[in-house]
Amino acid sequence: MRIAFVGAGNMASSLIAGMVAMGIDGGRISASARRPEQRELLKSCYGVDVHSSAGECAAGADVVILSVKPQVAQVTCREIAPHLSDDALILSIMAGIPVLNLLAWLNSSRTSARAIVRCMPNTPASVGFGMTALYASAAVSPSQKECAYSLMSSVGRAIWVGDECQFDAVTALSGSGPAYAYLLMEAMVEAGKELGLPSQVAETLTRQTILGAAQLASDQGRALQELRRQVTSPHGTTEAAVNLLEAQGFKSLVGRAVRGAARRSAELPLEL
Ligand SMILES: NC(=O)C1=CN([C@@H]2O[C@H](COP(=O)(O)OP(=O)(O)OC[C@H]3O[C@@H](n4cnc5c(N)ncnc54)[C@H](O)[C@@H]3O)[C@@H](O)[C@H]2O)C=CC1
Ligand SMILES: O=C(O)[C@@H]1CCC=N1
Repeated sequence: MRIAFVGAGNMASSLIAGMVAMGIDGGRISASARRPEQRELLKSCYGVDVHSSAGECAAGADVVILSVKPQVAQVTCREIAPHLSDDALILSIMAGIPVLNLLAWLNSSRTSARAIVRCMPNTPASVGFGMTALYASAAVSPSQKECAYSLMSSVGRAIWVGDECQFDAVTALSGSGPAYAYLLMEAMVEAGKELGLPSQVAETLTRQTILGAAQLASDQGRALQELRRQVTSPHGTTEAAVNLLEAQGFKSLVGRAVRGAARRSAELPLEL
């Protein structure tokens, strides 16, 4: 199976890193990127076959992963359409771009509808801890669904969503989500330093604490509130911090932020 990444920037590189680490041969992967340094990096790190042309990259591939920015989705789809194999499986990781647009830009017709799976991965895929949501369009066969699922499961967890409308919410939660965690960590490091800790110490304490908390939370049998309760001694230190966060509207602020990301995802196709 040949896999082509059309637009190999941050997210595609994370997927390539995760796939190669999981044993997928870099020689079976092709990738297109505009910047020569990025192509050189992908070639030297992962043994990937690199291209400057999106069309050349996609030509003859069994699985084509559309990973350019949404703003250049249309021009890129039109560029690769003549080069695609008839039975190529298209995976789009682009935020906000609906299947209907992709079908039109890829010259898909009622008689030869393209098999398209929308995927929303995230960057922890590079270390095998990704979270990908998938949605299959009508023309995707059961074996193609299996192929998309196993490819994305190779770099973390994957789940199907039954309704494409849910993709804006998925993008806001798990696609963008790693950045929210890093922002929290940045704030914790800053606070640790202000309390007098050396920078290195504040970083180590923060990174390992979030890693440990996430590891505990990965067991869905344990309610998040219960995990929080176990840390929070009555009248203790955690309670002092959590009470302040709640009084200042922490949850509602996060809610507004996540809804803002979902709104932005819904806006993206309107700007094309
Ligand atoms: N960064 C992330 O955490 C995630 C990103 N995504 C989606 O992945 C896509 C890519 O995002 P990033 O990797 O962050 O962006 P990026 O800017 O790092 O990568 C985009 C790549 O596309 C290439 N490119 C640009 N114009 C092109 C064109 N006309 N033809 C061919 N290649 C072209 C660039 O050279 C670059 O290698 C976006 O659609 C985004 O919504 C989805 C999930 C998470
Ligand atoms: O920020 C973005 O638009 C992309 C989609 C999800 C994560 N990064």
